[in-house]
Amino acid sequence: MADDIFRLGTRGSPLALVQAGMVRDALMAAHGWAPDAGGVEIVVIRTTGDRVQDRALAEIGGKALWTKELDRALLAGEVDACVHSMKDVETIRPEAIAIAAMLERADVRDRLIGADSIAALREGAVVGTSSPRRAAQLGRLRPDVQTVLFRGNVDTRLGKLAVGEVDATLLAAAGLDRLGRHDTGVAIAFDQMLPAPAQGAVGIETLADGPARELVAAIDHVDTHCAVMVERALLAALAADCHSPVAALARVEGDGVFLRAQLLTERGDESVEGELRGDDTVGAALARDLLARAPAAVRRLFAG
Ligand SMILES: NCc1[nH]cc(CCC(=O)O)c1CC(=O)O
Repeated sequence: MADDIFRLGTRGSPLALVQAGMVRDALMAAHGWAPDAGGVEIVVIRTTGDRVQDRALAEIGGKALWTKELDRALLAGEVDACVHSMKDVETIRPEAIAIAAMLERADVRDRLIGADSIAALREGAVVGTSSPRRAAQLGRLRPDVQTVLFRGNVDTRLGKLAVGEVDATLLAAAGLDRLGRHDTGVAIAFDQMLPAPAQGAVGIETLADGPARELVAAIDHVDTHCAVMVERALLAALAADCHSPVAALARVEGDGVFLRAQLLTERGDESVEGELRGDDTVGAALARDLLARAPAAVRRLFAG
């Protein structure tokens, strides 16, 4: 660390800044760093994902667009750690980079904004989302509903909804809550809409070798870390990418983990779901089971 200042890299969106602030506060508390003695400096790094707003992420290069510039700064020693929404972090990471810690997971559910429930959406409603998972799950529950591409940060999306570009949208409760929008939208039960793998979890990456890793590990929430790694193992075993409509939620229970997952076709007309209880190998095991039972149209999307 240069000059006893711990430099924390982050994207510059309002949500990213709130999350980076949470990590800064946790680090300061864990290590007793005083606010006036160097402490933690937040370094904002603009990513390609922030710059390109008019196309679906899957179309222009996937989740790496959220991390590439942050990875570069970390590898170059310009920052000591980077903060990410784990949902946006690719399954396969550079070998020199380690997920050193995760904060305690927030509400994992999605919230619907613009209607009181999925059933209450008007016939033929237009719902804005750029998540293949949400579009597929919505199509499965409501084949009459149309989804349209919807990007931009949370405020941008809520603005588009407010001017009537769409009838409704779906956003992660975790992001809304962290932005102080506790009353925005209605939560969808997770047995109706299983969340994205890693939804609601904030992760902190450091170099795999170096002093920052251990400093950051001090704020790790072990159960969150374990659950999210199991969900990521499922993604890896599925060879899923950000085009793949996949939902998963793991929970640590006693000394084991309980994992639920769902794979769908793009419009959700076919799907397969399952659950498995066990140790940290359940991600790969459930992936194998789902692929074996999946209708051909689903399996095709997960061929890697
Ligand atoms: N893909 C964008 C993204 N990445 C993380 C969150 C919300 C916070 C989280 O899930 O941890 C969001 C917005 C959303 O899906 O509503």
